[in-house]
Amino acid sequence: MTNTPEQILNNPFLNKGTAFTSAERNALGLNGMLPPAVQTLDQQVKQTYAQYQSKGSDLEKRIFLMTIFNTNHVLFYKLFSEHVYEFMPIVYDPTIADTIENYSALFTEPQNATYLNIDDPDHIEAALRNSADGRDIRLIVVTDGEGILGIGDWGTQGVDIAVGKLMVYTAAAGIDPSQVLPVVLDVGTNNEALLNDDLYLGLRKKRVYGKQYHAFVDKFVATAEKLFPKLYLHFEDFGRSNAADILNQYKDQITVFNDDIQGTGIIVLAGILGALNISGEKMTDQVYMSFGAGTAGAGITQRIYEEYIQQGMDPAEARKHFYLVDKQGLLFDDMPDLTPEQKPFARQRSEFANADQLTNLAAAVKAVHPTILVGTSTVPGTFTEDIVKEMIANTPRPIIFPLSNPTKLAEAKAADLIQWSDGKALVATGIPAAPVKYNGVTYEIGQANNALVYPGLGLGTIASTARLLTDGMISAAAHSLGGIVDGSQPGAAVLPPVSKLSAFSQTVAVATAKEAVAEKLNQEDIKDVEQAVTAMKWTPAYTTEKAGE
Ligand SMILES: NC(=O)c1ccc[n+]([C@@H]2O[C@H](COP(=O)([O-])OP(=O)(O)OC[C@H]3O[C@@H](n4cnc5c(N)ncnc54)[C@H](O)[C@@H]3O)[C@@H](O)[C@H]2O)c1
Ligand SMILES: O=C(O)C[C@H](O)C(=O)O
Ligand SMILES: [Mn+2]
Repeated sequence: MTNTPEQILNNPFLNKGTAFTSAERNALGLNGMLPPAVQTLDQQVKQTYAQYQSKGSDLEKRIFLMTIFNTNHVLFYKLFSEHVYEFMPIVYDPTIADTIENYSALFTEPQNATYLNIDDPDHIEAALRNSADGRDIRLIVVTDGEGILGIGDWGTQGVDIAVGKLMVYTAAAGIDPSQVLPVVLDVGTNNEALLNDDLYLGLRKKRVYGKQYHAFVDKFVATAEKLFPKLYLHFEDFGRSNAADILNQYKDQITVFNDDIQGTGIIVLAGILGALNISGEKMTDQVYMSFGAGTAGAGITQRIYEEYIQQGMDPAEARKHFYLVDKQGLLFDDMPDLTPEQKPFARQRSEFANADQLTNLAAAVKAVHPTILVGTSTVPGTFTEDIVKEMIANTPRPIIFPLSNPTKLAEAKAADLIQWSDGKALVATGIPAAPVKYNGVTYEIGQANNALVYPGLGLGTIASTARLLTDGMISAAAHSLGGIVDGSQPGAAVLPPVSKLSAFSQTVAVATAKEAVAEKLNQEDIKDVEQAVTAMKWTPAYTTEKAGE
């Protein structure tokens, strides 16, 4: 079907704006619909970047970039790929949190997302078909908006996390933007502010749980799999009571990925391996404490635990190295409200003379002497100077990762951790952190955000046509990030820098795809894994074929 000139200019997949050549303008009926000058993509990028720089706040910058995205995908991704380091905190976390909280008020455009509604399950198929519009969808990021970053339940407004994560997939790993779909499952919200907000664009009802919720998720998954048989299905920011259950339900059947559980597990394992490369210590000598043992906290713990087993430790012995701290304090096996993911790591009270007093992080750190402390609690400022000093007293190079997002929720600031530990702590944060100058050394701070791995993991899984995403592939992805940073340099980061995101996404993709093929998970014949990964990659450039239809 041929598009009208109006449709071409209004379709971000087709539109080239001022870059339409005069031949194209003639052929497509665009004469007189654009200013006479014909620009190159590079000129457009330069001009757009100058406009971007004139914006005052990060939120204005993001809104501006989204208008470019809504107008012209090639231009948006070319611009993004040239400024990955600068744009990541604008397009993605932390600025994305502001657009999620203000989504309804700021709404101008649905950004190619699919909005599914629990009161209308019969239209799931039509909705997915309408938004795919005949495109070959290979990747969906879906959220139900219940556990957005650490800011909680944002109902339909959570759709922006799906949109943002997909943008990072394309910018970092070259996933073709015409093969992706952001989806929000609107099952209501318990956010009173939204329910009372006249502008709220989602379903105005309490969040649905239980049988009806699971039936809705099942129907969505079955329909998406039917319509898009080569799908990689990424779940993002589901609530603590559903996230792990959904992953466990599907992970042995179809290619599914939970970013908060698995993606975060990979990046934290990679960060710990990087830190141990710097300190020269052994993984299996570490004592691990998770502060906040929810979706991410328990997911990371499981991944690190599996690494101990992989390194040859007996499971019962390995478990003794792990301690979870949540709202109740140190988690004990007699507590009535443990989640299934917490239970295997809960301790016995008889291990401690003062077990009943271990009701907060400071007391737990004092009693346990962890060498690794990872924060996924959503409670800011909880990694205090006293706690850091306590760790330093018991281990020479403590590994301390405050990972709660966005910025306002981080358990500590990188600069404080470096200072309180006299430069000894090996630090990574969830959001980007500037290098810290202390006592003549510049400490680079790694970003332990799943965005450093999920694009490569997805690319590798899709390119290898793997029918499942296995623990082996996940482990291979985590290990592939080693060796990029020179750990012998003073102040070296524990993870590779975001500025090299595209390069190491390729590394992660190849490692993941190789493992998939080694495990015989590929559904199509793959002769050369690297070539298969490279062939899958989309680069932002104008093509003549795209212009017409
Ligand atoms: N850096 C990353 O890549 C990354 C990835 C995933 C999640 N996160 C961050 O981790 C945080 C948690 O995310 P989640 O998906 O696991 O959420 P979640 O709701 O599943 O888990 C949060 C946990 O923290 C616990 N908690 C709340 N208050 C506490 C307190 N005062 N003391 C101790 N524990 C407390 C909760 O009971 C819950 O178990 C968020 O801020 C999120 O942004 C970061
Ligand atoms: O979205 C992020 O920045 C990371 C992570 O998935 C989170 O939920 O915080
Ligand atoms: Mn998340």
